[in-house]
Amino acid sequence: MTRAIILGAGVMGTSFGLPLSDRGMEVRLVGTHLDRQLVAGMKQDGVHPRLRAPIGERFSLYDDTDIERAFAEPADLVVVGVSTPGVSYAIEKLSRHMRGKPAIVLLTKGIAEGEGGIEILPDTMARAFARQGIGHGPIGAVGGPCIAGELAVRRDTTAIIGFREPGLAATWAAAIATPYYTLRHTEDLVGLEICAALKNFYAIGVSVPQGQAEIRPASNGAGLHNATASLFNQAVNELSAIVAASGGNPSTAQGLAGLGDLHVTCQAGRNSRLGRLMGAGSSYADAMGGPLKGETVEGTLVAQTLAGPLAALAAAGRLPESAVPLARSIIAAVTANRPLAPAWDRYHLTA
Ligand SMILES: NC(=O)C1=CN([C@@H]2O[C@H](COP(=O)(O)OP(=O)(O)OC[C@H]3O[C@@H](n4cnc5c(N)ncnc54)[C@H](OP(=O)(O)O)[C@@H]3O)[C@@H](O)[C@H]2O)C=CC1
Ligand SMILES: O=C(CO)COP(=O)(O)O
Repeated sequence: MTRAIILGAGVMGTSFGLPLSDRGMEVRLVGTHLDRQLVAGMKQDGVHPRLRAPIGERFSLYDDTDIERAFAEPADLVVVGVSTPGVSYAIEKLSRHMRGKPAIVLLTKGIAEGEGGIEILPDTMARAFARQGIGHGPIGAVGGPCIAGELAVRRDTTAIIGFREPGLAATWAAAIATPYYTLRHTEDLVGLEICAALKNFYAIGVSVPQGQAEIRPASNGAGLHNATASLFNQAVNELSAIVAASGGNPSTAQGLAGLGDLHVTCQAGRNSRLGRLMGAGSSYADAMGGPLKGETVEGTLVAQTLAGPLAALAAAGRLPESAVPLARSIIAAVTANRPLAPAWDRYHLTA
């Protein structure tokens, strides 16, 4: 039987275990030091306290004090389910406990600053392993639209898995897919990962008109859906340009990894709640310290990381800063706590 170990018992790590379990894999779900209550709750009644949904039949549960036991036998697949701030924790734990050379997939949606541009998290992990002389298997990722609470109750979902190694993404897509969880596959890991992280960031900007509509009601009840659609298109164009400048395939941004995931996040994600609050006049600091306190809103971490890579891409002549006005206004709003308002005159210079 295939064995999968999932590190991180948050909502997405746990939900991803469901198709694995339904496909007959043994699933070892390992909580981080921050997940102890979640693991204790699941041990008590088999229900994830935040998902309010039962875990899979073939799950066994471990908290961080038990991690040695979870990794005692080699796995075929290791899944990283922590959010961006937990990536260094995951690297440290895998460096110490991983046996053999299992395939690793990151669910985590984030980026790091690399030399000359964006570094995708699979490369951050590979670099950390290499620095320590640790041999490892292929490192890939899953991106695309997936609200964890929907997957947790087996609602139809199509996501996308990527590995650079030819054929490997297709193999794992076939091994994981169930009737309710379909996986497309790609070898464009760079495009997939940039889309996964940056759609969170762009969802903040695209959701601004929804907040503006709340505080500026029109006499006839009209919303600001037209403006939202324009910003959505701008976000996808910028995403394509950043992917291309980073060596990925721009068409990845036009698919599920880019516009598909942006749509879901704008409809139901945590990042769009920040955009709506900022559109309604809240500053970044007030929104994060108030209604969103304690929430995982990773687009803000992208905003804090992206200025350097964009400047490097511009300096290398690969992407002029004028090509990404929406990105620049989101970065300014988050890092300098400035109001976030669309600058229409600077958008749509290209189709
Ligand atoms: N690939 C996909 O299909 C999807 C991926 N995602 C991504 O999955 C990741 C997890 O998201 P989600 O499950 O929704 O978020 P949660 O907040 O539910 O879970 C985050 C996990 O990371 C842990 N964590 C956070 N900070 C640290 C830290 N400093 N050290 C160690 N562990 C830490 C959390 O602990 P704690 O218990 O404190 O939260 C928890 O285990 C995100 O990057 C998200 O963007 C989301 C949707 C779909
Ligand atoms: O990544 C997601 C859906 O694919 C979830 O988005 P949020 O992190 O904004 O909730």
